[in-house]
Amino acid sequence: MNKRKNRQCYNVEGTELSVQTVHTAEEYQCENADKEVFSDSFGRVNDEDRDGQPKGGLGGGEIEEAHPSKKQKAEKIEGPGIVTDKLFSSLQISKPTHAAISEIGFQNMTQIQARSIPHLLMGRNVMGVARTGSGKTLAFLIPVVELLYHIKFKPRNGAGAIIICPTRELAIQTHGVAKDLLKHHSQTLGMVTGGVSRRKEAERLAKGVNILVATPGRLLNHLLHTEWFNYRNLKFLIIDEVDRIVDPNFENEMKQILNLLPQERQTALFTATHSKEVEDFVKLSFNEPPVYIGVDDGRSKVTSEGLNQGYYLVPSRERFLVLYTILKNKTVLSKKVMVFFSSRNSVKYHAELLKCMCIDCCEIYGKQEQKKRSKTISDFSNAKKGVLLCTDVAARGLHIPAVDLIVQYDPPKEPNEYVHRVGRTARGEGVEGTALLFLLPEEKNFVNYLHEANVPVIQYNLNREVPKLQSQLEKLVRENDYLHQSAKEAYKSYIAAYNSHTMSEIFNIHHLNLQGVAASFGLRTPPKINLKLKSSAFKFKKKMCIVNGNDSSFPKPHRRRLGLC
Ligand SMILES: Nc1ncnc2c1ncn2[C@@H]1O[C@H](COP(=O)(O)OP(=O)(O)OP(=O)(O)O)[C@@H](O)[C@H]1O
Repeated sequence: MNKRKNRQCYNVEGTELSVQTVHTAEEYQCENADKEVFSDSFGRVNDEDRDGQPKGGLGGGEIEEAHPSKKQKAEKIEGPGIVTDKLFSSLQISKPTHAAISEIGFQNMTQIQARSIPHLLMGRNVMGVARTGSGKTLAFLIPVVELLYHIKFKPRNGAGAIIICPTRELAIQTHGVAKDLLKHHSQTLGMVTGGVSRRKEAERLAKGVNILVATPGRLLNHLLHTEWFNYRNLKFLIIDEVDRIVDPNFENEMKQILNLLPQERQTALFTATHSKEVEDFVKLSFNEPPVYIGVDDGRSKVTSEGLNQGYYLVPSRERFLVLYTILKNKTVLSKKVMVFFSSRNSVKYHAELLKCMCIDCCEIYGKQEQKKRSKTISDFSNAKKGVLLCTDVAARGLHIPAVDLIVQYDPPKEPNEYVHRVGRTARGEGVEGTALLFLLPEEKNFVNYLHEANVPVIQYNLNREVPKLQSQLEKLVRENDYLHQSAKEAYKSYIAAYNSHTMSEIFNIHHLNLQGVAASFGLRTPPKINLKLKSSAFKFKKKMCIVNGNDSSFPKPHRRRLGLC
């Protein structure tokens, strides 16, 4: 894009950004800026697939290795796609299940389905790893439904299968797929998640739920306290998104759950991303090593084929204005976009702010009322376009149809989290999507970690000037008490999240320009914040206090930049 166009686009200084006086959307919009093709409108520097390595390497064999250390060479299926030439009709499964699959509309199995269902039907324990959006849900649900059908499970037998999901939204979605699959079966289905009446769930469990979809905390609660919950006959345990379930937040609950459930059962674990923690969990969960199915092992990238991924290097003070520019892009206005933030306060604030700036959006975060959360996901799923601001509560497993663009405005906790976030787009065979990652220039090293994790992300250049709207942004925030308070809370949460980032060697709070960060929240001065700094600077400060007996020896620039003293 030429310079002249840029100047035309953003010559909007003096425009008031406020609820009442905000101008029409088009007044902030570049007249000519948005004529590029969608996939090229993010300033891709290099369009070529950077991995350049041979594609494929996706096994399609019937027989899998019993353990990663004993991998056998699996039969190859041509191409890097996820759908195989194997038909569901070739599976030895019951008529009611066949009928349900036909009604859902699927004929060919995906890789993970073709490779794991036969083992699961034979009663084997399975550890399945396959990229996001590759059909893992049916891969475990079909064997679950079949098993309970064949052993003629009745409501009075209680829970025959439990499926553990890390988030309520994922549980709701899995429950929905199970419902479709059970359409011609008599087995009962139920769900227990946080955020809804525990008593109603308990009544339902007492009546007999054969297939139970659950989040860990609420499941444990029922296992411990719901008298008539019969889980003694459990035959099958599935843990979906196991790499999230091994998170320390779930550790205690999961240990108790695994201790309470009958040990004589079939177990299957599924995930899109592998980690050392998952391997340790596998060792703990199985006496015998499970059949390991790594659909993408040997593949040169872990993300979907149809995904275009780029990162922008944006200084703190320009971050919001760049986001605003992207969301106001004419092409993007007609797309379905998810924007990830590191905290719920940031989601809430940016939702308010964007609405004030005439960008319609919805929001989802962990502590939101469950009804609102579910409605937001359902509305956004049914929408043709729109913007959803979210925390990582929406990063995993959610299948929201036809999401075009993922923006990671705040950095993910680690490369695996990146993979899950971008996995909300380009789901399924031949589906395309775009993912944009915002990084501060000093965070650029994170890209090396992504490359190491086989994520082919390339640098995009901002192909336009950042609009000169900072003073209007600050005025808008200053003059609206609610927004101002919300901006301060969001700022503090951003700093707190940054300070506790797991990759603190890259996301180092002492490298942050707090003035710039504050500016990105529309604040002229950084609010004071009281953090327990875990970094070397804090240790240094402490040491100096001991040596000198007071705080004053702590280098002044640090004191000022951190706004601590
Ligand atoms: N055999 C199939 N043929 C065509 N589409 C399928 C098939 N199996 C599943 N799908 C569809 O693919 C999409 C993704 O499936 P699913 O949500 O199970 O993916 P996933 O592997 O669990 O993803 P994630 O890792 O993000 O949780 C869904 O819309 C699902 O209906």
